[in-house]
Amino acid sequence: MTVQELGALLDLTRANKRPRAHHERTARGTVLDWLDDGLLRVTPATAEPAAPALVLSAGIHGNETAPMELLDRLLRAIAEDKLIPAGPLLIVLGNPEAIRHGTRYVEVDLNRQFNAAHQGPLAEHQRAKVIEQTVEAFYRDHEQHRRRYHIDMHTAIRASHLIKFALVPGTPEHPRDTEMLELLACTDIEAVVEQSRLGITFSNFTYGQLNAHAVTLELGKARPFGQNQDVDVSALEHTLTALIATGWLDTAAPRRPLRCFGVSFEILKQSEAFVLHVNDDQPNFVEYAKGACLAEDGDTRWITGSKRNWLIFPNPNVALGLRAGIVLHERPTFTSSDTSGRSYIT
Ligand SMILES: O=C(O)CCC(=O)N[C@@H](CCC(=O)O)C(=O)O
Ligand SMILES: [Zn+2]
Repeated sequence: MTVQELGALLDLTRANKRPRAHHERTARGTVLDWLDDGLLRVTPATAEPAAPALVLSAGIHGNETAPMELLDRLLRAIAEDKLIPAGPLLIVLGNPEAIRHGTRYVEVDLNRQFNAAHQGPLAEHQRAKVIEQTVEAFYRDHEQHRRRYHIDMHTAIRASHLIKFALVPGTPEHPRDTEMLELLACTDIEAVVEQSRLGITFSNFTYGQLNAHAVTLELGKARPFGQNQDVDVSALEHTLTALIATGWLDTAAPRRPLRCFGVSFEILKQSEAFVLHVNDDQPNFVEYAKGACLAEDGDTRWITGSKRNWLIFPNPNVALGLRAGIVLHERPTFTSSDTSGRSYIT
């Protein structure tokens, strides 16, 4: 019975409860270990070394509920032996206190506290440190699994012209993670933002510090628990289920082309004089021509420079020093070359 209690990690976390037993085994031998508030490790009875060590996270922002409901379904299926994992899995419900409050964060944005940005006494500073240490230990404990994956799932504040999209970490030396793009091509993600410098988000930490194939997914508009009927995560759920069960992508799943975007610049809120020239109800991925003034902050003006520009995450309410929008340019579309589901594995 208590293995089901661990499988209901989301309920436990929302109720701020500790499980009666921290270590449980299903009838088929899958081990579930409750590590801390919102953190649970799944170890298969017999691990397939070629399967990835997989970190699945949601609730880094406490009001982004559809991805948490998706993780809840996967974990309950594992606890009930309806889904038998081929490799180790770490489930991260990122910000339990914010999840309980139903807010993006409590004191500071948790997704700006990674990669040594968490120097401070606040709850989210401490939580980022716990998450970093837990993920590092998870990958280290499963070193025989050479493929490391991290999928961090979010929903956005605004609606979006391209409804589901991904932000894939990268560096100037390694600007394109084709292994991750192959995975995304198996979902109904429409667009990918290819980052080219390391930031302070969770996926940038796992990519930059722990050599994981990492991604932040935006799966639709953020809504309260139980109101996600319009957030369709079925294609992603299918891909994750196949990945968990076999360690590979579903060879039969259709591969879709991905529109790719590079980051032209980030709009930064530097002072209380900051003004964003964007309506509150404007969706993500509105296109701008060259020369549009998107924001002003004292003497600084944020003006588009490419022929075609797209704006995501416009938000004037961020803390000083943080990003208040990202301006993108389009790159060549990614088309999967993978027909077997395995050809990209080295
Ligand atoms: O809708 C918004 O403005 C923000 C949605 C969200 O939480 N997005 C992530 C993206 C992470 C990244 O930039 O890599 C975030 O802002 O943390
Ligand atoms: Zn988010």
